Amino acid sequence: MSERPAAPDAAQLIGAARTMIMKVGSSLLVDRERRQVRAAWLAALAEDVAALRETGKQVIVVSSGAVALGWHHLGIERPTTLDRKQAVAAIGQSLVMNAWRAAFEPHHVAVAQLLLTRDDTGSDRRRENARATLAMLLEMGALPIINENDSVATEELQYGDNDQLSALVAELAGADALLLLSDVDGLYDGDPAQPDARHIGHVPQVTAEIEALARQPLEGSVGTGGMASKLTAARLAGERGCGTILASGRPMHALARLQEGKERSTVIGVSCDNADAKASR
Ligand SMILES: Nc1ncnc2c1ncn2[C@@H]1O[C@H](COP(=O)(O)OP(=O)(O)O)[C@@H](O)[C@H]1O
Ligand SMILES: N[C@@H](CCC(=O)OP(=O)(O)O)C(=O)O
Repeated sequence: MSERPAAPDAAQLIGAARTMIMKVGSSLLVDRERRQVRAAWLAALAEDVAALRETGKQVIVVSSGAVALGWHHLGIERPTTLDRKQAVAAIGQSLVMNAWRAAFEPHHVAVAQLLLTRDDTGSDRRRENARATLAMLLEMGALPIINENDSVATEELQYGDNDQLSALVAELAGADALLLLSDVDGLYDGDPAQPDARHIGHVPQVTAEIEALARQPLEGSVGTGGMASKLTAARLAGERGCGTILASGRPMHALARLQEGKERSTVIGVSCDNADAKASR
């Protein structure tokens, strides 16, 4: 009887990738109680990213947090209308970049801010410009930190959330791995807060059945889009040959722990054969 190939895991996918997009959600970057950046946690993540870059891999970060940091900074109620979100994002975005800059300073890595709207990936000319700038930044050894340009993105120009923006950036950069770090360690077949929900380690392809597992975001969560948008992003990335990892960024050194196989995650859009072939390249 032939042995069934092992399901691909996060360590394998990261190990085989040449270019990885790492998305950090608001719920990770921002401490809701203290209403500020989780600086010690971010410093540990930056150490992991710096170490990964040292192995010759290219890393691009997509970071949320502008809206959450903006409203926390002002000490106001969470904005619900687009115009209020746009205004607080303008305040929060400088705090987002400041946090990343401080985290990478000890590693002598220059961070570069790129703010994109749907227009930038919708038009050929602007997409080529964004692609060329990203390539140049990577060549210069800088670390691109991308967010949606919330302050100018009206409904028609919005990606909606950074999960889908990450998938578009993966396409722009020709990335082979998309790591979506969130507050949950992957996809569950039910409400992850319930003890009977089962963790799903490998999803070869995002089908309608898989999409139906995504539940509505919880009331009061700082994130946008919830699991549904992560699955859409994984599907988009998969269509372009880029595998996705859904993982929790909660632990200190979350990235290093994933690379060491110490954390569970959900790997999407990579078949067993595909993972074997990539790993042996
Ligand atoms: N089937 C599911 N499996 C895992 N998490 C789910 C599922 N359905 C909904 N979720 C929710 O998705 C949330 C993550 O999305 P979100 O809050 O937008 O995070 P982020 O800010 O990191 O983008 C989790 O906290 C979890 O409650
Ligand atoms: N561009 C927005 C992020 C929107 C978003 O996707 O948030 P999240 O679900 O926390 O990744 C911001 O910076 O606040």
